[in-house]
This record gives sequence, structure tokens and C-alpha cells, in this order.
Amino acid sequence: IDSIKVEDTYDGHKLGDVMTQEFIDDMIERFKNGKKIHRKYVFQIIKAVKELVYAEATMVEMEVEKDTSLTVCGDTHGQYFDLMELFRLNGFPTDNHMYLFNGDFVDRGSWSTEIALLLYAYKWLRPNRFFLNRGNHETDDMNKVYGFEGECKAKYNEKTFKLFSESFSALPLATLIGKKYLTLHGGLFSDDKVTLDDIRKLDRHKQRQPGQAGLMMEMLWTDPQPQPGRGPSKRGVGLQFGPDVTKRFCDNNGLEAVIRSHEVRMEGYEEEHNGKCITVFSAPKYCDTTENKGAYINIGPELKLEFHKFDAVPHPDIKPMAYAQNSLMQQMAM
Ligand SMILES: O=C(O)c1nn[nH]c1-c1ccccc1
Ligand SMILES: [Mn+2]
Ligand SMILES: [Mn+2]
Ligand SMILES: [Mn+2]
Repeated sequence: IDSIKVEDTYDGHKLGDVMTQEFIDDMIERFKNGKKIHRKYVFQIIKAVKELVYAEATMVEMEVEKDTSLTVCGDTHGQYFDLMELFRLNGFPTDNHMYLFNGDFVDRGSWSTEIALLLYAYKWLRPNRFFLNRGNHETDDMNKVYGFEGECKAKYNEKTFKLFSESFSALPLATLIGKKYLTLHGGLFSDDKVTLDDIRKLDRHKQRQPGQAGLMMEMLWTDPQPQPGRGPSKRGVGLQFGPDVTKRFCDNNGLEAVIRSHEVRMEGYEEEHNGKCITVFSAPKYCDTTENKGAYINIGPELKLEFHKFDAVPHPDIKPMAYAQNSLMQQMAM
């Protein structure tokens, strides 16, 4: 990247070798005004974060220390202006206001590069105060179809997407909060015997994409169901798990609850399975069509869950999936 020179005419804040709050504040304003940042900085940010998250455990373990708090957010799906609304209501990330984003940062909404770069910039600035779990939309197959690949190529270039793709494969798959709440994007497993240690021991670097079977796929794809036992997934990938599965997993692993995302909820969140399976979704008015609220969860040092809902805000007139590459049929017709 050193060979790339930033032109004197570039009107944005300059980035040196380390991330700064000033750079982030300038980037937030540029993105709000429909501007981009220099591709040199895009490469720097993604490469720095890829190295940071690569070195993290497959299950990150963190505590909410005295005088700090943690906000858990669910899917944001490229809805940058709604993420700004969340930060306006709940506070921007700081040293003692930590954030965890529980996957599906990108795809669908047409400001996916803005969201990904902002979350990455915060990760680089405060790596031990800002946490990212991989979602099923941090994968090549989904990004090709649901807009992120097309948006990277349209706003930046092909290399930008390749770097993001490599960084997505490096992301942790779960984050344990205060030994009581396991957060992951999708949900639980086809096997009752899976323990936190199995997740810790999972070598995520051996398998870059989740595929159609296995622990990684299930962590990114499964959904809760009201009936006991396990059932087929409505998505054709993964499975559905009932309240008994969640109870056994929590009891076997000393957990209070599992916090997951991956599905829209009309109120932005939902406590299911007798409060042991919690869904949090942070993309209000999803795809500009569903009349759902967004939500986030605030957790203090006493590890109590405080649920907050919020509404979508107006955004520039760019539709969801504006950069999605031509559909496969159209591509074949080319
Ligand atoms: O984009 C979504 O709605 C989504 N969020 N998580 N998984 C999906 C999805 C969308 C289409 C097909 C399969 C999964
Ligand atoms: Mn999603
Ligand atoms: Mn998902
Ligand atoms: Mn919208």
C-alpha cells in the first residue's frame, strides 16, 4: 500500500500508521455526505483489522469491567443511516462504552462499505473494546448475490472486495460475555454434546467459507423454533433448534442465555425459549419494506440485559441492493 500516493487534492483527513478518533469522525461525516475515503486508507484499514481479528480466538472472551458498559447490536445490513441513529440515541463507541456487532454488517442495504469500514475503524482504534462476530453475510456466496461484492466494486475496486473477503474469513465466530452470555450470529447445533471448548478449539482458519455442514455453518445459519427438539431449516441450510436444546446447551456450559441475531423481529428483539435464546436485530424498516423496529442490548458490570428499540430514519434515495450484481440469469444472458 505504501506505493499508493494520496493526491494533494484529497480533501479528507489524512491517515497515518495508526487509527485515530479524528480520522473516524471525519470519515463518519464524509459517508453521511455520500463521499468515500481514499482507497489507500481502505486497504490500510482492512489489512490492519484482518491481522487483529485473525489473532483473536474463535470464541472471544470478554468481561464488562466496573464503570464500563457493553452494547450488543444485531444485523445492520448496510443501513448506515440507521446505525448513525443507534449511535445518536445510545452513544458512539468510547473507551468505556464497548460495542459488539453480532454479524450481518453488510448486504441488502446500499451503504455496506460505509458500515464495514466504520466498524473496522473502531475495531482498529480500540481492539479490546470493540467486538465483531461473523455472520452468514460475511461470506463470498452471500456477498455475490446480496450486494456487498457489487458495492465494493462500484465504490472502490475488486481488490477492496478481495481484502474484505479475506478479513471476513478471519473474524471470530462467537463472543462470550462475562462467562454468562454466548453471542453468535445464527444459533445452536445438531449435536447436544457441543461445548464452549469445542468452539474454542474450532480452527476457523482452516475453513474460509462455512459450507453446507459443520460447527461453523451451524453457528452462522441456525434458527430457534418454538417446538422442542430439532427441525428442518426454512433456509435450506442448517436446522432449527427448540427450547430444550437451548436449555441443555446453557446448563451444560454454565450459561445464562444465548444472544443471537440473523432474523428480523418486529420489535427489534425477542426473548424466546424461556428467556434463554434472545434474538437482537438492528436494521429497522429492514430493506425499506418490513415495518420492524431495530433494537440493541445494553449490558453493565452486573450483567443485566437492558433492551432498547429504535426506529428507522430517512436516508438518501438509494434503494436496497442498488449495487447487487446482475442476477445470475442476467449474467448468463450476457
Ligand atoms: O439477508 C437476509 O435477510 C439474511 N440475513 N441472514 N440470512 C439472510 C438470508 C437471506 C437470503 C437467503 C438466505 C439467508
Ligand atoms: Mn441478516
Ligand atoms: Mn444472517
Ligand atoms: Mn431504510
